[in-house]
Amino acid sequence: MEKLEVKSSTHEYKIMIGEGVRYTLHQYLTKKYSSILIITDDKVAKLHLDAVKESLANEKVYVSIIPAGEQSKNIDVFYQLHTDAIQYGLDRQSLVIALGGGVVGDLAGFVAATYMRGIDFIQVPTTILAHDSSVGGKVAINHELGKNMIGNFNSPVAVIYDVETLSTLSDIEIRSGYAELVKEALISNESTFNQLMNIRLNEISKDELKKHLSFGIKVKAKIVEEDENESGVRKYLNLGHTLGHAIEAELSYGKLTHGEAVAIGLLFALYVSNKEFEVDLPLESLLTWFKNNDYPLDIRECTSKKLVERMKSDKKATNKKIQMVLLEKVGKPTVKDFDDEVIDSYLQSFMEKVIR
Ligand SMILES: NC(=O)c1ccc[n+]([C@@H]2O[C@H](COP(=O)([O-])OP(=O)(O)OC[C@H]3O[C@@H](n4cnc5c(N)ncnc54)[C@H](O)[C@@H]3O)[C@@H](O)[C@H]2O)c1
Ligand SMILES: O=C(O)C(=O)C[C@@H](O)[C@H](O)[C@H](O)COP(=O)(O)O
Ligand SMILES: [Zn+2]
Repeated sequence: MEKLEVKSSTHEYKIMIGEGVRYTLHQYLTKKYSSILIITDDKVAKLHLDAVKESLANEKVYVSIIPAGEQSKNIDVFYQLHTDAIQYGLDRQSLVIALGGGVVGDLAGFVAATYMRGIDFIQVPTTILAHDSSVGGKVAINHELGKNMIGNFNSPVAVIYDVETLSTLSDIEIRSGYAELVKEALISNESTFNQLMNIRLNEISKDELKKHLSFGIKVKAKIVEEDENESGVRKYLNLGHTLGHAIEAELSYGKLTHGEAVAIGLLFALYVSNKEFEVDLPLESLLTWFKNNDYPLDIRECTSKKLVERMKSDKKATNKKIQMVLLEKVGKPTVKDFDDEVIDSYLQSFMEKVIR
């Protein structure tokens, strides 16, 4: 079992990473709660809800199950979860447990942040991608016009990561999660990036996976401790997301997974970095790695004009200037503002020449 600690502006919380920790969840309740609401999705409920409920056998537990997938991260599901919480009689001494991937984590975390102006919540991530979403306290729902547009910073009181749950993930979800791990390597560590470029996702061992998750969580934890509210270095965690989020919204959420959209965004960030800084980042190696691991790279149904419009309302933008995270070299991220026309021209040539 690996134990890490993260300091947020309001409290310090533990991240427990290990096999079978979902069976001992009760040990990590930091106080006696009046009741507990487990929020999960219908896929995860079938696989992992019983174990979590068993471990909370001595608590007053309620469950709300949402439909699996990105489209649930919306205002209607958010409102329904508040209705559930009121009807179950949750009070200010209640706890929310987010059992699932990043969708459940972001949504349940935002419900916890807003219910009666805020109650405690615990993240119990069940996807590879959620090594990223469960740490750092960004909680949100999507708006039709933009990804994660309605949200807050609200750190969990604990993160209980049972890596055993990851054995039921589909290939799509494995590749989605690895896109964020590649991102973390690109912004921090060239040798980890090179190691990742030498693996095949359908051949990863459990030990390799644990090593990668631990790496990703440490990168994330260090950054969010330094800049929780994203006024500086936290922006680096958004590498690949300016375009990635635009693609997700343009495709009405769920056609590509978050990680798949970020993967395309990472390629674009490397492409623009090469042009802007006249450097030779490993764009070709990354493209080959994505192709070898079956990442979908076809976004022909999106036009560069519409994507640029979406990028202008990204959260990093000020006065509609598009801000992108770029790399001067692997491990050296930076941010740069652009006029629309420049990004439009880069995006057109990227779509024609790189991912065609
Ligand atoms: N808050 C943050 O810092 C942050 C960081 C990264 C991503 N995100 C958000 O996270 C979301 C993506 O998260 P995700 O990829 O985990 O998506 P997800 O929660 O939709 O999970 C992906 C799919 O895997 C299924 N699943 C979950 N656990 C499973 C398991 N153990 N076995 C089998 N199937 C399982 C789910 O039911 C779903 O169908 C996006 O909304 C993204 O914006 C947030
Ligand atoms: O934690 C962060 O900060 C990140 O940027 C991590 C991203 O992987 C994540 O997708 C995040 O939700 C994006 O944040 P947003 O502020 O651009 O919505
Ligand atoms: Zn992300």
